[in-house]
Formats: sequence, C-alpha cells, structure tokens
Amino acid sequence: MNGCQVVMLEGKGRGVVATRDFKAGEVVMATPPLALVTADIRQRPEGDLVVDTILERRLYGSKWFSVLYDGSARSCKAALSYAPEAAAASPDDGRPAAPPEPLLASTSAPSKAAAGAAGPAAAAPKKKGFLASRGAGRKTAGKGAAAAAGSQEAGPAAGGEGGELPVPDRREQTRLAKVVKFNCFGDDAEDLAACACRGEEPRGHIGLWPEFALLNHSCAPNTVNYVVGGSMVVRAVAPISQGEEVTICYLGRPQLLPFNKRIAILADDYGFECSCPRCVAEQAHVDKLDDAFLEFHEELEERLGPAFMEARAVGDSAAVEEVAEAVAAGLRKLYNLFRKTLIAPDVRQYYLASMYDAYDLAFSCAAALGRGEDGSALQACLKSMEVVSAGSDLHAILSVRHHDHVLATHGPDSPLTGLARSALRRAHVARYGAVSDPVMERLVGLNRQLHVLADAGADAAEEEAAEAEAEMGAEEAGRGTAST
Ligand SMILES: C[S@@+](CC[C@H](N)C(=O)[O-])C[C@H]1O[C@@H](n2cnc3c(N)ncnc32)[C@H](O)[C@@H]1O
Repeated sequence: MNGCQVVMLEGKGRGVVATRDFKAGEVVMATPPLALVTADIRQRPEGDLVVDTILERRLYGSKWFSVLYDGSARSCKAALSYAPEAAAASPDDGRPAAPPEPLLASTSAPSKAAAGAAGPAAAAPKKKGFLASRGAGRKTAGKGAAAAAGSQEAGPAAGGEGGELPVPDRREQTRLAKVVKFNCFGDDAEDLAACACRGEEPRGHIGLWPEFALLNHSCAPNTVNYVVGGSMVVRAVAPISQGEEVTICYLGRPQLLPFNKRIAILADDYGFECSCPRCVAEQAHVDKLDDAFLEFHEELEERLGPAFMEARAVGDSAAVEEVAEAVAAGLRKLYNLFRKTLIAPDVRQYYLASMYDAYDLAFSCAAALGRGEDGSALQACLKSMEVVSAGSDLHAILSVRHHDHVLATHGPDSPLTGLARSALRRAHVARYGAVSDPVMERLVGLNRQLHVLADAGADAAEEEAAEAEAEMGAEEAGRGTAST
C-alpha cells in the first residue's frame, strides 16, 4: 500500500488517506487476498465459505484478525501501520503473495488478543492473531462444506502449516464470521475484458483482502476496485490529493438507488449513517425532491418493471409501448422538477445516477420494440456515471454504447464523435489506467464484444424464447379448447 497510510478519522474509525497525489487511472492499491474462494463465472460464492477456508487453512493465525473491524466500535480503534517491505514476493505458481502482516501500534487495541500482540510484542510477537491470548490446543478440524462448493485459494497459511494453533472456540468463531461479514468482498465475475487480455477465465469470487478492508465507503467514491487474477486492484478515478481520504463504494448496484434507500442499506448492513458528499448534497434537497423520486422509484419497482417483463414474455408490443411511455413521462416530470429546484449541476448528476433504473427500463423497452439507442438518454447516464461511479463496468459499457451510437449517427469526423471518443477514453482510463492506444483499443473492443453485443444477443435470445413459449402456450390452449 505505497502512497497511502492508515489514520483515525472522525466518526469512521480508521481509514486510508493518500500520502501523495494520484492521477486518475493510477493504481492506489493492488493487494493479494488473505483468503479467497472462487467459482465459475456468474456465481458468487457465499461468505460462509470464506470462514470455512480460514478455519481449514488455519489462516486465523494472522494478526489481521486482531485488527479488522468486527462490528464493534472498539474494533475500529486499533491503531496499526504497515511494513510493505515485509510483503512476500509473488510465489512461482503465479498466485498472488500473501498480504504483509500489519504492525500493531500501541494505542487502543480492540481486544485482549490485539492487546497481547501490541506494543513491544508487535516487533517480535510470540503468538499471532486473535488467538494470541490463548494457549496452544487442538489443531483445526477441516470443514467439508467448503471443499465441496468451490475452489479455495489464499496466501500461505499464516501461522499455519505445522504450527500448533488452537481451534477457535465458539465465541472466536462468531467474531471471525463477523470480521468476514464486515470486510469481505465478492462479485460474480472478475473483470471480463482484463481477464480476456490476460488469457484467464473470469471467475466468481469472494474473499478477504485485509488492506482493502480498511477503506471506508462513499456513495460517489474516488476509486474503483475489482479483482484480477485474485488480486484486488484499487484505482483512482479522479485526481486524489495528498491527505485526501481514499474511498470505495460498498453498495454494488444499489449505489444507483435513491438516497433514502442507500442510507437504509448502509445502516442495516454496515451500521453507519452515510455522510459522504453525495448523501449530504442529496439530503439538502430531500424535502423538495425525495417524495417525487421515491414515488417514481416505487412505481418502477412495483408496477412498471414487472409489467415490462410480463409484456415482453408474451410479445405484447402495445403493453411494452405503454411502459415505455410511462417511464418517459416519469423522467420528464423529474426533469421539470429539477428545473424548478435550484440544484448545482453535480448534484443533478447525483440524482440522475439515482434514477438509473428508469433509464435502464427505458433502454430495455426500446430494445424490445426494436428501436435503436436513445442518444440523449445514453449521454445523460454516461455523465452521471462519470460523477458517481467512474471506472465502474457500467460506466465503461455505457461509454462504448454512447460512442458507437454517436459514431453511427454523426460519422467519424463530427465534433460530437470526438467528444464521445474522449468520454470513452476517460471511462477506460479510470478503469484500466493510462494504457497504450493499442491496449486501450483492445479493451474497448473486448467490452463491446463481451458486454454490449453479448447483452444484445442475450436480449434477442430471451425474446425469441419468450415468443416461442407464448406460441406453444397458444397451441396448447388451442388443443385444450378442441378437446373439450
Ligand atoms: C470494512 S470497515 C472499514 C474500515 C473501518 N473504518 C475500520 O476502522 O476498520 C467498514 C466499517 O467502517 C465504518 N465506515 C465505513 N465507511 C464509513 C463512512 N462513510 N462513515 C462512517 N463509518 C464508515 C463502518 O463502521 C463500517 O461498518
């Protein structure tokens, strides 16, 4: 974690701040997992498997388990620093090395175990990990469930092979499960384009990257993160100044939900009240905008979304058209509200990002009706992603769709195509860094092929299947009528 340090931050526990300036696209952190479970693409393994892996491989000997957040206020207060030079070199088998063990500082240790390892013991600890305060005991019994469900990987078994680590008792296992719950990260695939470039299969995964776990949340973070080859890559998506906090987003797709829904998820799942700049800005307009926002969002979730699915399944174009009109009317109403409410342009982008579900439904309706892309809707989404979710896979995908649409509409020499090309480049630099032009072209091509064209193909196949099913249903019904 060069260029960053862990500090205490008011109301957040520990967090990571930049110790130098970072440019957009620069890697802020690239860190190996302590425990990792992988699966086939489109499958995200369960968090329980990470706990099983930690027990099975006796990874609980790592000091990280003494210092990572476990849901209790005091576990956020263990001061710690790093010894990056102690990071193990990547082993020959190409697997990522284990993350360096943290150095525990002498203040506010969160638990007896951490207290045991803090201070002078930190330099040459006799026992490691959250079991440090207990004597040696039985070795861990393997847990069959983990082995059955997917492949497990990790760095070397910390304090493990051959060491006489006691089996964690029930209380310690409960804390271990909490550490995993609050700190693990998972997704149903690694980055498709980056994996294709590396000649690797993208895998579903869930794991614990302890250095990464020290990053706090923002609903409009200044980095993007994803897993490639088992390592967690965290990249600046905008310039980050020395001293500025480095943030990630904990939410995944719910990042694009309205303010009230986001804060409810963060409070329920992570136990904190979000006060990131996006939440603060949206909260300032809560009285004027939120009712209209939530109403429309509920309408989308409860009525329009299901109505579209049903209409598409039976090939009812008139019903799809009705949904499309209702979505367009809802978006128009919101735009009018924006006009009447004085809000700064970046706050407007926050709100537009929170309405992505509406745009998404509008895009799906247009596809089902065989219409082309809606250029202005694409542009609105792209701009809002750049502000809220830069470098996300959705940002990269929208940048390709928008570019291809503008190119097809205006031709290669139009200034609009030039602007679309710049937006395409910005999205890909945010996600993959300032790579050479040929690599950039390859990544753009792969995102086009693996996301945009694949999604269009999947939509068409789904539609065909739905139509075939509807036809069969009609035939069945016909036969049924004939036989009665
Ligand atoms: C994965 S930990 C992040 C590191 C943590 N701050 C620590 O000291 O270990 C997640 C926890 O950090 C705190 N946190 C993260 N982002 C926050 C934010 N934006 N505001 C307040 N607390 C936050 C919450 O307690 C959350 O459950």
